[in-house]
Amino acid sequence: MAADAGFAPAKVNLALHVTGRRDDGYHLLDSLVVFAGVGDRIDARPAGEWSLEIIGPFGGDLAAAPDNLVLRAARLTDGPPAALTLDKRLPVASGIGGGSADAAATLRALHHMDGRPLPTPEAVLSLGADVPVCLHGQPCRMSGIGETLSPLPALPPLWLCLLNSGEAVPTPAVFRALERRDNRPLGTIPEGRDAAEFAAWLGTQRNDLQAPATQIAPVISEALDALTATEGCFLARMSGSGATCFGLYASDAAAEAAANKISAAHPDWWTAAAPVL
Ligand SMILES: C[C@](O)(CO)[C@H](O)COP(=O)(O)OP(=O)(O)OC[C@H]1O[C@@H](n2ccc(N)nc2=O)[C@H](O)[C@@H]1O
Ligand SMILES: Nc1ncnc2c1ncn2[C@@H]1O[C@H](COP(=O)(O)OP(=O)(O)OP(=O)(O)O)[C@@H](O)[C@H]1O
Repeated sequence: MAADAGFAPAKVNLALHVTGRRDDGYHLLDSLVVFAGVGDRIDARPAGEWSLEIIGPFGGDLAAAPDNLVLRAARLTDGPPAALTLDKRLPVASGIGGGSADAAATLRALHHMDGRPLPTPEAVLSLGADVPVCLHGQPCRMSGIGETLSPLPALPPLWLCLLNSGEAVPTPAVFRALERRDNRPLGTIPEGRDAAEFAAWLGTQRNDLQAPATQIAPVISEALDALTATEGCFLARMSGSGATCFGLYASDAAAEAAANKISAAHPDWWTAAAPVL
């Protein structure tokens, strides 16, 4: 892990059930979370003062301002300043935890740089509900508002085709548009199944944010249809609060072929084929 401390993998909610709402307005979730072998990258080097440089294909969509999650995460740590570089490869505000993944990778990169302690789970939750799971970095079941993480049975090898049309969908607007907030939790997660059987079970679960996100960004339906039409796609679903959607496959070749097919038809859409880590 140490050599790859700065890797900020995309977070994918294979299922996401909204089961309630707290008095402060945050929603209670029950989600099966995995990470993909595609992501942003944080580099940290000792320096006389804090700085942040942003590069990469989506770097232009973000400012290196003090409220960038990279700098907010860095300020939670107890240690000397560093020069930070964010290589932004994931689309911004897209339901795959880009900002949360960057925050977690910043904490890991600074810890790797000089051994400063990682902040507590309570402290990182203040950066965003997805930051604890991104710091954990392992497939897990996530509940509460994002702070309760429990281990999963081993999953079969799976590959993803990730797809984003470029429309940013703000998370608060999607939660506001939810019709029901008291949905059933996840069912029992099956053990020892192959990819097809696991995906068939996953198909009986949901992303409760998919319908409200699709109302805000109807292109999500088009993305799901495009994934469903690819060969070997077991399941097509939206991740998080959208708009990124994923297709699930049993091989690297099938996920790659899906990404190639979709990017030929929609050259302006972001696509990536990647393993579930
Ligand atoms: C939808 C998920 O992506 C699922 O993994 C996450 O719960 C969202 O995590 P995040 O982007 O880190 O969210 P935050 O930055 O903490 O919250 C953004 C906004 O989403 C809403 N929000 C978020 C998480 C949660 N459990 N309930 C909520 O109602 C709140 O309106 C909040 O103001
Ligand atoms: N380093 C960063 N990367 C991405 N977004 C950032 C970053 N810092 C601040 N932000 C802000 O955070 C907001 C959410 O971006 P992010 O990419 O984390 O959303 P998301 O993919 O929908 O996350 P989630 O799946 O956790 O809901 C954006 O509006 C963006 O302006």
